Amino acid sequence: MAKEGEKMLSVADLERAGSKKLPDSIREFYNSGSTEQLTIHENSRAFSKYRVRPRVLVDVSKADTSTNLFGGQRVSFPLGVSPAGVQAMAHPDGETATSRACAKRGVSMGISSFSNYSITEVRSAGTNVAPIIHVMQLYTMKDRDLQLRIIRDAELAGCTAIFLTADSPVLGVRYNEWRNDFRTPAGLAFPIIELTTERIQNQTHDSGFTAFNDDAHNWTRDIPWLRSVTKMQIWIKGVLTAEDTLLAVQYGCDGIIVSNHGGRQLDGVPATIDALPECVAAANGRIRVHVDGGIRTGTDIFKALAFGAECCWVGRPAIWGLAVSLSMAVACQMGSVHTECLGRPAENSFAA
Ligand SMILES: Cc1cc2nc3c(=O)[nH]c(=O)nc-3n(C[C@H](O)[C@H](O)[C@H](O)COP(=O)(O)O)c2cc1C
Ligand SMILES: O=C(O)C(=O)c1ccccc1
Repeated sequence: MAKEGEKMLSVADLERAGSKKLPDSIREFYNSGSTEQLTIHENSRAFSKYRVRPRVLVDVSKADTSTNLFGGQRVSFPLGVSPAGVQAMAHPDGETATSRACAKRGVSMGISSFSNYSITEVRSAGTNVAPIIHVMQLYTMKDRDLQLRIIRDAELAGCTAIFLTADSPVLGVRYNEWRNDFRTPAGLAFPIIELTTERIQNQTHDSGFTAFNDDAHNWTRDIPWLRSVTKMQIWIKGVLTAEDTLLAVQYGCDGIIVSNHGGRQLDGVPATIDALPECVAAANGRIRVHVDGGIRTGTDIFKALAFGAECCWVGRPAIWGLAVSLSMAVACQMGSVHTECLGRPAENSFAA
């Protein structure tokens, strides 16, 4: 285990160091799963059931981890940073720092609809460093005009694909948010959905989400509509079964992300590494299959690729990276006066 000031060698070190910097309610918001925490724990634990069957005396001197994603764009590694909202609670630079780090490391990034920076700000923070793939995460929103504005902004900014989050008709029940009466801190904006904390001040995370997301969403209504309004690729995020993989094929989607939202939505659903094989089999090469949830080591990635995923994504590790980059002075102010933070530009420690 890394002690204070020691080199950080693993994502587990990053988790400990990053978590320590954050006020309790913010740390719990980021780190927690829903209700009994079954799925969040299962996501990580499930990887340890599988063993790698090694072959030896193989020439690895020219091993190359780079690959093409989304039909031809090069990345240095089959890894991306999943869309995760409200990253400015972990560091004032939030999603722009994550974008810089992803570009620096040549991996892709998902932009959450609940980003604290606009699509253009996030994207240009990355492209100023190096070419980078951004995908835009969308919910099935009640306000279709706003949803369309987000789609147009994503197209203009140069996003490659939409990740339509399909596992969140309602927000998962996270006890920590109720116990802590979690609200986003004053001063934080949500420019993509055209809101500020001040305008949603009377809303808990849960009620804010309910007002925003359409729980009447369904394949027939939403996928053809999306297809009719954009040429960006359409990926369904949150698939865990062969049945839904077949529907994604049927509705002409470009890919799926096998995901349980990092164990934050319906608790008790399978670990993603366990759900992956049936989804890969159902896709049968017709659509692409990515996966996220509990991926913390290189061998986790190896196992996911061995089970047929094309690429892995990670959510919380990037947030811990942001938090680690936070100077202690800024960390002490967090939770109350984010706007006055004197953060140095973040080098997201996850990727930098
Ligand atoms: C703090 C936090 C916020 C998240 N926000 C979103 C979001 O806005 N949209 C979304 O589709 N998924 C969201 N996710 C889920 C991630 O995209 C991803 O599926 C999950 O974090 C992967 O699991 P991991 O954190 O174990 O790597 C969020 C996850 C976390 C931890
Ligand atoms: O917390 C989440 O998992 C999530 O998806 C979300 C939803 C709304 C705002 C921020 C994050």
